[in-house]
Formats: sequence, C-alpha cells, structure tokens
Amino acid sequence: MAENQTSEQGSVTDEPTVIILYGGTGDLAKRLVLPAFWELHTRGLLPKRWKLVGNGRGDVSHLDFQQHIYDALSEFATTPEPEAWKDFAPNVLFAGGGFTHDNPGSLLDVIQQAEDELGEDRRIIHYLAIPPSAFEKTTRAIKAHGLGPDAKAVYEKPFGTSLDSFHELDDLVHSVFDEEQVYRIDHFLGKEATQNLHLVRFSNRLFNDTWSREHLAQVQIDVPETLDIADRAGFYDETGAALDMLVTHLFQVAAQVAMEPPLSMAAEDLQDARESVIAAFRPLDPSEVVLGQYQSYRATEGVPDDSDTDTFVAARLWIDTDRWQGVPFLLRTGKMMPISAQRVSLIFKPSDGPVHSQGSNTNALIFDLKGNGAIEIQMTVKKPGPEPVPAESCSTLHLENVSEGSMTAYTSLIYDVFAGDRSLFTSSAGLEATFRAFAPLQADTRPAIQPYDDGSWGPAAADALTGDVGWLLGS
Ligand SMILES: NC(=O)C1=CN([C@@H]2O[C@H](COP(=O)(O)OP(=O)(O)OC[C@H]3O[C@@H](n4cnc5c(N)ncnc54)[C@H](OP(=O)(O)O)[C@@H]3O)[C@@H](O)[C@H]2O)C=CC1
Ligand SMILES: O=C1O[C@H](COP(=O)(O)O)[C@@H](O)[C@H](O)[C@H]1O
Repeated sequence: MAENQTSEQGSVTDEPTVIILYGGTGDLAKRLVLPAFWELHTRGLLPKRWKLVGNGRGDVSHLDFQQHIYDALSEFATTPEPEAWKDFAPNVLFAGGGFTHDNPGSLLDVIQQAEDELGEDRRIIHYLAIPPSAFEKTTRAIKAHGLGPDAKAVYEKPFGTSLDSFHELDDLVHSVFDEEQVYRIDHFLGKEATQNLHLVRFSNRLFNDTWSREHLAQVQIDVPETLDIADRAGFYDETGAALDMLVTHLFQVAAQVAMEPPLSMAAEDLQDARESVIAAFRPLDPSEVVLGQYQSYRATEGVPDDSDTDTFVAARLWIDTDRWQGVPFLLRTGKMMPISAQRVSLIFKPSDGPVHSQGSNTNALIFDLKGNGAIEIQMTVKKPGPEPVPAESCSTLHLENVSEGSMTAYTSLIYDVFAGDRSLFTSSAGLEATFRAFAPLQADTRPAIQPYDDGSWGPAAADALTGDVGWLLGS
C-alpha cells in the first residue's frame, strides 16, 4: 500500500468516484475484487461519495447485483454486518447489455444516474476484470463513448497475450489514456510478503550480503495450486498456466528477488529497480521448460476435447546480470497439484566445510508469500549428543507481531488506485521485456504438453530442471 495510507486519506476520499467494474459477476470479482471493496468500505478507505457499477453482458437488476455481492462476501470474505451493509448496498448499481463501441448497453444511462447523485465532477475508474481477449473491445468502447478523459483505468493481467498483442493493446490503451491514468495489476506485487522480499534483503546484512551467485546455487519460485478451473473454463482455456501465472506473477516475483539495490527504498526507485532487471531476463529456452495438463482437464465443461492448453508450467530462467550469472531461477506453477503454496526459496551452495550437511534438506532461506507471509530458514545444526554430528533443522518466523492492520493484496492495490500511487503496478517497458523473454514459448518451438495425474506434482520431466537439488516442495 502507498505510504500515505493515513496521512492522505482525506485527499483520496474527497473525490466523488464512479467505479465501473467490467466483469462484475465474474470469478475474479467475486473472489477478490468485491471483497477488497468491502474491506476498504469497512476500514473507511473508500471515497466519501462513490458508486460501484457492475457491468456485464447479461441483464442483472441493481438489487440482484447487490445480493450477488452479499453472497460473494459471505463465501469469500465475511458475512457483512447489517449496519455497514446498509451504507454500502445503495451505492451499488448494475449496467447490463454489454458495452461495445456501437452498443453501450445501459452503462451510459447508469453512469448518468450515478452522476445525478454524485455531481458532474465525479471521477470514473474503469476496472477491467474481464478476460484479456475482451480488453481491446472494452477499451475501444471506452474511447468511443468518451469515457477516457480524466478517468483511471485498471487492467487485469495478462496485459496482452504475446509480444505483438501486447504492443497492439498498449498502443490502443495509449490512444485513450496517458500512461499516468493506467494501472496494470499484478496482484502478487501487492502481497505484503512479496514486498518483504526486498525489505528483508536490504535491511539485514545477514541476507543482503549473501544475495548473489557467490553464495546461492539456485532460486525456486514455486506456486502449486490444488484449485481446478471449473468456474472459469472459458477464460482459462484461452489463457493457460504459462500466460496466467508465469509471464505475469512468477516473472514479477523473480524480478523482485533479482533486482539490483534501488537508489532508495522509495516506491518509484523500487519500481525502477524491479523493471530494469526484467530487461536482463534471457529469453526462455524451450528445452528448459515443461508444460503439462492434468488428466481430467478436458472433461471440464467448456473445455474442448482436444484442448492443448497448459495447466502446469515449470521453467528454468536465467538472468543475465553479473549478480546472477550461473544461478538458475526455477519457476513452477500448476492447477490440481497436491498442495497450495506460494514460496520463494533461495538455496545456498554447500559450505566449504569442514562440516557438511548430510540430510536431505538444503541450506535455504524461504519466503512464504501467502497471507501475511512467513520466513523459514533451513540449515544444518548440531544433533544433541556427545558427538559433533550435523543434523538438518528448520525454523519459521511467522511475522505475526508485525501483521496487525495488514490488507489483502487487492485491497491494498485498489486503495493505491484511489490514491494515485502506481508504484506497485507494472509499466509498459517492464511488460514488454517479460513478453520478449516469454516469446520462445509461443512460437512453433513451444514444448509439447505432457499429461499429469490430478493431484500430482506435474510431469516427471519438471524434476530434472532443478538438477541435483530437487524441488524443495514435493521432493
Ligand atoms: N479468477 C482469478 O482468480 C483471477 C483472475 N485474474 C484476472 O481477472 C480477469 C478476469 O478473470 P476471471 O474473473 O477469472 O474470468 P471470468 O471467466 O470469470 O470472466 C469475468 C467476466 O467477464 C465477462 N466476460 C467474459 N467473456 C467476455 C467477453 N468476451 N466480452 C466481455 N465480457 C466478457 C463475463 O461477464 P458477463 O458474462 O456478465 O459479461 C465474466 O463473468 C482475467 O484477466 C484474469 O487473468 C487475476 C487474478 C486472479
Ligand atoms: O492471477 C491469478 O492468481 C491466482 C492465485 O493467486 P492468489 O493470490 O489468489 O492465490 C490463480 O489461482 C489464478 O489462476 C490466476 O489467474
């Protein structure tokens, strides 16, 4: 979240604001975005006067959309307290009939209705919580109906699906909005624990001095998920794991680990440092990438019988800076795996002796990105007893003493949109570099999809990518 959370709350909340949530009844909206709006409301961090307008292709009444939000909050956050809900619900409207350049559905009328209550000086925030394939037509519609000037636009990821489509979308977006109006979300950057990666590193000599090829054998960024894709087959089948997670979240987290020391810990300097290192990502070598698809995937309603979509990806990424020469970044994520976790592991080289670890564990510093985060250290210690026998041990710092008041990534990032703080959002230049590194997976050199059992750790070939080390999870 922006550093100005409390000091500038006044300036954020004074601006009458209409938030248009395209894809308002979708999966992302119900699981993450609507709970985030609710959290901001209960914390008093929404603008003083606001309207939230859900948009979609179907016709949904205002009351039904309010009920949809209530149900989503009950399922994915907490059941709203009646008093707080009474303040919230009347601000929620729905505009159906879709929104395209030649047919605005009821959106313009509903915006007018919101404006009648908020006044003409209202600001519009467009939040595109829709599949990436719909970004372009919705952006064209925003332009055609004159809703671009003075607005802010929040784009979900992936912003583009290839280097070419990224350029096309970026050009289109810049024909409607100035860069300062655009907020490209990668919610892994908003996670408290992701931000801890640089804070812990740069504030503690113990870690900062060992954060390089001299000491590290490899870095693993591992995000297995037990989830299937049943609720979002349409979106997922046209996207796949590599686009959904690798070129987006995992690349951004890799950049967060690999960045050079920023000029200062100020948000813009951190953003520059993160985005600069992405330019040094070597384009992926398809022979170092494993794509998989879980066995029951094609039986999912809405997925074609012959779908070639990847639901698993593991890749070895090289970063061509002096600090990281020779250190592979192992990235892995997939659906229908045995556990859900989000871990960044810095795996140390063996010590020069005379005592060497003998166990199966590795000397590693691990950041758990879930929730408020945790930091784990795996190391060799002395086994109690008369002989100096080394044994493997592990200790976890749960960070509870510093987690009071923490917010979900979406809550924090949406607050930043209100506050006008773009430092935890991705820039055009940074995203262009991610798509350059990703391009070899989109050519005819794309590796063949390998099947894996539901609930397994993915195709066996992914294990070989880590060399002798093995994946810390699941080995
Ligand atoms: N779900 C998640 O966990 C996360 C998703 N995201 C991102 O959020 C975005 C939306 O994902 P998600 O909510 O899962 O996807 P959904 O498949 O649930 O789609 C969201 C909504 O978009 C609308 N929509 C679908 N297709 C089109 C279309 N062709 N034109 C216009 N509107 C369309 C639908 O609403 P209607 O039928 O009412 O028009 C749908 O409910 C994606 O960019 C995704 O990468 C990011 C982080 C997490
Ligand atoms: O963006 C996405 O992220 C979620 C995982 O993120 P989490 O923070 O909600 O655990 C992933 O399941 C989804 O496929 C992807 O679109």
